[in-house]
Amino acid sequence: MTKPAKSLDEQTLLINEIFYSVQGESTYAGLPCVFVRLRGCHLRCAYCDTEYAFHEGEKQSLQAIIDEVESVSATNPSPPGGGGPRSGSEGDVGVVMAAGDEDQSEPNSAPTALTPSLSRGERGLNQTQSSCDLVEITGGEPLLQRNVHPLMTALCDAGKTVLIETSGACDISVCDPRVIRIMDLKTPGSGEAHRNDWNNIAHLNERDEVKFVLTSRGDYEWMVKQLEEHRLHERVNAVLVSAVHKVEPGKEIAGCLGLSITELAGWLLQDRLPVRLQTQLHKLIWDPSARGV
Ligand SMILES: Nc1nc2[nH]cc(C(=O)O)c2c(=O)[nH]1
Ligand code: SF4
Ligand SMILES: [Mg+2]
Repeated sequence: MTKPAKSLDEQTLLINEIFYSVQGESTYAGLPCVFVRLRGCHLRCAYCDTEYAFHEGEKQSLQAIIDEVESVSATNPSPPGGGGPRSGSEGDVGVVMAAGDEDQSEPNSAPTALTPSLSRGERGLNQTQSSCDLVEITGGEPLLQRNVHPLMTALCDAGKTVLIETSGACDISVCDPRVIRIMDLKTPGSGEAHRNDWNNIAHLNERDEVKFVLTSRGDYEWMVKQLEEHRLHERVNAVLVSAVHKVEPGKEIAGCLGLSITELAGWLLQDRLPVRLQTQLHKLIWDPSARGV
């Protein structure tokens, strides 16, 4: 006799953080997005910026996660404050909130230069949507926990556009077909290239995206070889390329000096590669070490 399927209340995941922010990467960059960061990763990339997700995080039921995904954007329409502006910036995000202006729902408050005159519903193009319809599942490595699959299916069923950010070291073929997979191919400079699951290439489709994070010219040449060999740009929506932030000699992380984005841009222009150069937008907006943004 087969066991009855477990309910969303009975199934759990180890969650590091859930937050609402501006999507900083991929072709969805710039859009409002809810992030669900899962705990744990079996890789140790030289440049990892989310080591805090390796061991920090609590168990949550899938239903509690879905409820939080619904509530973080609905109850927090203002930009995330946790990180504060990027240090050294003026914090000039264009909209200034005066003290006491936090509650924009008050119907009789007279609009001033500092208070938007339209309500959130009036501003939104989708006026029936009170929460955000773009959700990214990230980590860590989110595919390490098998209950990520019923979570993604439930989010798709609820009408969300679901992105998953994965290292490329786990099988992506088992994801709900509605999920858009943003898959890293780990370069030699990451120290984890031997973990790439090359069977994943055959499962990529025209909605997915492939990402290369480059640490050096050697990584760049390795990427060109993979593009040629696997015709990646013909398989997916976009091939994304970014440079690990360059540091001064002596400040290397695990021997990784990083790569100048200016230098990388020059190579891409020279070689006319069919790839999309990326920065991490959220690290330009907020402090690069801030969490929850
Ligand atoms: N704003 C924002 N955008 C992101 N895109 C991918 C992220 C990740 O950590 O996987 C990320 C993140 O941590 N924050
Ligand atoms: S796969 Fe991602 S989370 Fe894991 S070590 Fe590499 S960069 Fe960090
Ligand atoms: Mg990140």
